[in-house]
Amino acid sequence: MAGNTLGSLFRITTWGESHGDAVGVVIDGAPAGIPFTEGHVQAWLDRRKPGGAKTSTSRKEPDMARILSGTFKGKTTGTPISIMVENRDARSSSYADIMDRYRPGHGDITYDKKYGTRDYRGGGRSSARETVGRVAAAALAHQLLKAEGISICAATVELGGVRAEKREYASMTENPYLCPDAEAAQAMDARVDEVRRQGDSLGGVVEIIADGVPAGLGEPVFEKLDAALAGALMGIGAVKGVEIGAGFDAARMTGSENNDPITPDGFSSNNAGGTLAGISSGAPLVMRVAVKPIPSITKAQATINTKGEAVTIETRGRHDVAAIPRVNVVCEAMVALVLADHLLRQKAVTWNR
Ligand SMILES: Cc1cc2nc3c(=O)[nH]c(=O)nc-3n(C[C@H](O)[C@H](O)[C@H](O)COP(=O)(O)O)c2cc1C
Ligand SMILES: C=C(O[C@@H]1CC(C(=O)O)=C[C@@H](OP(=O)(O)O)[C@H]1O)C(=O)O
Repeated sequence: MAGNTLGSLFRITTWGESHGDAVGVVIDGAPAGIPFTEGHVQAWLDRRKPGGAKTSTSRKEPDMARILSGTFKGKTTGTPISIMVENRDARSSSYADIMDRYRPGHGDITYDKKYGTRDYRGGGRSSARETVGRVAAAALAHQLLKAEGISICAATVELGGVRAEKREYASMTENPYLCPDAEAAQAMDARVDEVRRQGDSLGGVVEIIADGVPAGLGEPVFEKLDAALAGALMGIGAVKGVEIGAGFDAARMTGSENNDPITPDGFSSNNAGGTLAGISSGAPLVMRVAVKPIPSITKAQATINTKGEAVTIETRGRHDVAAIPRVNVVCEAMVALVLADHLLRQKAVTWNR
């Protein structure tokens, strides 16, 4: 698969740069007859768009989705679906400082090394603006999954070193950080204020749970479900680690502690996080991602310019203080895209059952 494409049967290609005319996605391989309108897309894009949360960039993008092809009378037709979202508030002039110097922690230096050229107006395609296309495509993946009784939810379980001890999911949407622990959310808020004043940024941990996933999704060897999920989640900018189930804690357990007992009523624990041998077990899929602090900060940092000379940089432009909570819906999108693809693959395996 080429670098801008994800999936095998449910396949998406995202396109566009942060400061180009528009960003978007082409979805190929979606079955016909799935209810899918701009309203479906908009509901997901509104959760991702900048400008809402306190941690968010002040770039004001309306993020209005236009479906250009592949639907008729509110349903998919089985033909390629193209979705476009215009960039309306790029303000490229404030990015002159990164034209010839590299931001530590961002992709400026590696894009230059790989391509020998770079769209320095914002992060170009390395900007999380590109995730508009992923979230728009995932709106359709979620439609497919919903029809099969699968739902996905991403919660903030750590931000700036403040950990959520509780998992009160009903309270999650009552705070700006999508944290299932109201007390922890307050401490997160204070931490965000403090770090923003310092011209710095924060990272955290997002936990994603997919409920209702049937047993049997995933391939036996190379595209194991856990590998596909980890790859898709790691493919989000700023994600530096992925855990499935007990994850790194499993390394510290004995076999008898880690094995999930199998009973006539199902598994009595879920250290495996819903996959065994790369195939879903029917237990909820549980994943956690480590999200690094936003690289573009106004605090002065040492770097080099395009001539290789040592310089300092105080990054201007409009940036998030933390990718959380906007990254949460992107995590849900990546999981939805992988599951929709594997669901279609599994229908091929079970066609005469
Ligand atoms: C939702 C989201 C928002 C982000 N916002 C910014 C931002 O405003 N400024 C920035 O420099 N990086 C931001 N990032 C992180 C960069 O996109 C990312 O660090 C960069 O592409 C380099 O990739 P890497 O961190 O995976 O190595 C954001 C990431 C996500 C997922
Ligand atoms: C605009 C969005 O977020 C952007 C994500 C981002 C980055 O480097 O990831 C950098 C900033 O934008 P720019 O590309 O203009 O530097 C953020 O504002 C968005 O998500 O829609």
